Amino acid sequence: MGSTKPSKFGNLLLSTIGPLDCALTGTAILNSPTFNKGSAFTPSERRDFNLTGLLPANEQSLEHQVERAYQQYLSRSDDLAKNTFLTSLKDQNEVLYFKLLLTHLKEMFSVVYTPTEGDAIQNYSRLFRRPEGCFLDINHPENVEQDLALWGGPDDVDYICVTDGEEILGIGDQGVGGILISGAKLTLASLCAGVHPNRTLPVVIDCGTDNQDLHNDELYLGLHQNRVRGKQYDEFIQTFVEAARKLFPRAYIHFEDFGLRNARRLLELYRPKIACFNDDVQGTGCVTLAAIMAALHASGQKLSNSRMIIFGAGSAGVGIADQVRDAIAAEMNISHEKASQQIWLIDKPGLLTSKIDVSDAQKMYVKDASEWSDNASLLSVVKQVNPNILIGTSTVPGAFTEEIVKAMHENCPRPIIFPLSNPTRLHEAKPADLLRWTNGQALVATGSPFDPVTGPWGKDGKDITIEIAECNNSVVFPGIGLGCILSRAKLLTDRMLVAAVQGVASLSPTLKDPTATLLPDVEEVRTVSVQVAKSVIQAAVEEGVATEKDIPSDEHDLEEWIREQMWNPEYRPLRLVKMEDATRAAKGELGKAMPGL
Ligand SMILES: NC(=O)C1=CN([C@@H]2O[C@H](COP(=O)(O)OP(=O)(O)OC[C@H]3O[C@@H](n4cnc5c(N)ncnc54)[C@H](O)[C@@H]3O)[C@@H](O)[C@H]2O)C=CC1
Ligand SMILES: CC(=O)C(=O)O
Ligand SMILES: [Mg+2]
Repeated sequence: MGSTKPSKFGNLLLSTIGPLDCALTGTAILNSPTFNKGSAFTPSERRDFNLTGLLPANEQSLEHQVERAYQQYLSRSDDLAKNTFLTSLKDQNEVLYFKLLLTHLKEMFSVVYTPTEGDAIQNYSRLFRRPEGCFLDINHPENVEQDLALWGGPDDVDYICVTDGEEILGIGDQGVGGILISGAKLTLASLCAGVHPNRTLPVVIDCGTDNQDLHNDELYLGLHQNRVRGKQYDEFIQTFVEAARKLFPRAYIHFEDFGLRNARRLLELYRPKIACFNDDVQGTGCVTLAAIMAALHASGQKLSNSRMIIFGAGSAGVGIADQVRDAIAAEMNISHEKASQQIWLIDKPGLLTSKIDVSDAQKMYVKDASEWSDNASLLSVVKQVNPNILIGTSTVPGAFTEEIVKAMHENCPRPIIFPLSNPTRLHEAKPADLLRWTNGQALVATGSPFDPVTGPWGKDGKDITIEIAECNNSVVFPGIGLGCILSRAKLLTDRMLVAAVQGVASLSPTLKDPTATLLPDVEEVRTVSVQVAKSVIQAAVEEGVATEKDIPSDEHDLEEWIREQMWNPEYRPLRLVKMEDATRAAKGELGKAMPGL
């Protein structure tokens, strides 16, 4: 049953074809999500692994199992119940879980990710059944190394996703429930980019919570204390990073949903030293720039003439500003300072001017206070600046009002408007409204998925349907991670991020058809990830940060080399090994059982 496709490159470390060593038998194997095949165990496997009598007689294919699981999924009454069903399926049979998701990708993406995963996180302490990652307690730095060591040895982990739960998916401080965002991002890394699920490690750093509702909930599973900040926090993060580097020297570290005070600070501290990535800052910046490039292409506008307003100048907003600023600077061959003059940041106090106390990250975008009234509102800035790009990363629903959008449209025939805040209810505007207010002319992308919008904006007033691109960092982070893992990059450089943007932008449907959606559809995620990984690897080689020796230089070979190392949800034949001869992986002893490499 496992893939029989011959390998062009021989035994690549991460290829997952051929038999899998397993020392578990009987109910132990049925209880292992890595080895379990349920009704798909073959007659000989049933004999060899003591499964006869534990399973009904009829051997079923993976496709049959997908069909059965899908029927069960459909019977769940709402999205949160569907999410819970999928979580327990993942605990039972990982291959089936990922195969089901890949088979119904479009339908299920929003159930395992934003917005429904946000609901699951908010209900974490109520829905909890079993742990699915590594929990690190800020009060016990002395345990960090031993807690991480449960997850394997130096060659066992490729990708760590870590959060401290402070700023989750637009729903704020969720404390220890943040473990689910680490898990969800890693699910997407496997689903979209074929990162081996058993070589990933979700981590939550429980440093308390400032969410009073969680303190008041006696079922809350995390530390009932306020967030630790300052020196103790920084030292704990340092302890975590050092232990992770020591135990898993090849692992790439993805920071997710840290609070505004820490996200960029930690990124800037660790970026020059290790291969790490902040998805909210860099991932969002990359995917948004790719969508902007596509929108400019569709409307015949130029980046060099663009004027962009960002509403909500936090981790995501400033991450986008930086990525766009760098692209303007590169295109026009001007300094970052000069390019930043084309970008206006608005936050709670209004336009960020020299009168306002701003963070280091925001400093470059500050405008001269003498040229602006105090606390200039979004509407007044739109009127004064005449932007062609408006981005929302504020979590303020409805902030892009009809008046603001119409004011923008007055001076810009094809306004580019991206309400990116998640979850769906927090978007700065609904796509249908944006299109209605601009007579179908707005170029729209959103942070969470939205249905297509139909309106009388075709030739002679005919109805046309406009697809809404989902501009979410999920388009790009899996491929960036895959590229870093496969090239064993020492660092993730700016040039590698630019390459990732180009990788996504090259696949925008808008390039072929200016009326098409701005970003590739979710169904294309694997193709997108291969393209992104390829671009990232090539840039890593050029930058001299790739430590993998055997990266093919030929473009086609490189693509095949990448694909061969992507994990696919297919059952591999199992080979029984004796417990005394088995690796820790084959014994299923690690935090997650490892693949039989
Ligand atoms: N589509 C995507 O790929 C991504 C979307 N996001 C979404 O973007 C939003 C922001 O996320 P982060 O940047 O991580 O959070 P953050 O907390 O770092 O930033 C939010 C910013 O909005 C500002 N803000 C709040 N109320 C405001 C108001 N009334 N007027 C102007 N500014 C206001 C805050 O002061 C803060 O600076 C969230 O909804 C998040 O889910 C974040 C990352 C990726
Ligand atoms: C998409 C994402 O990373 C966020 O909303 O935080
Ligand atoms: Mg995030």
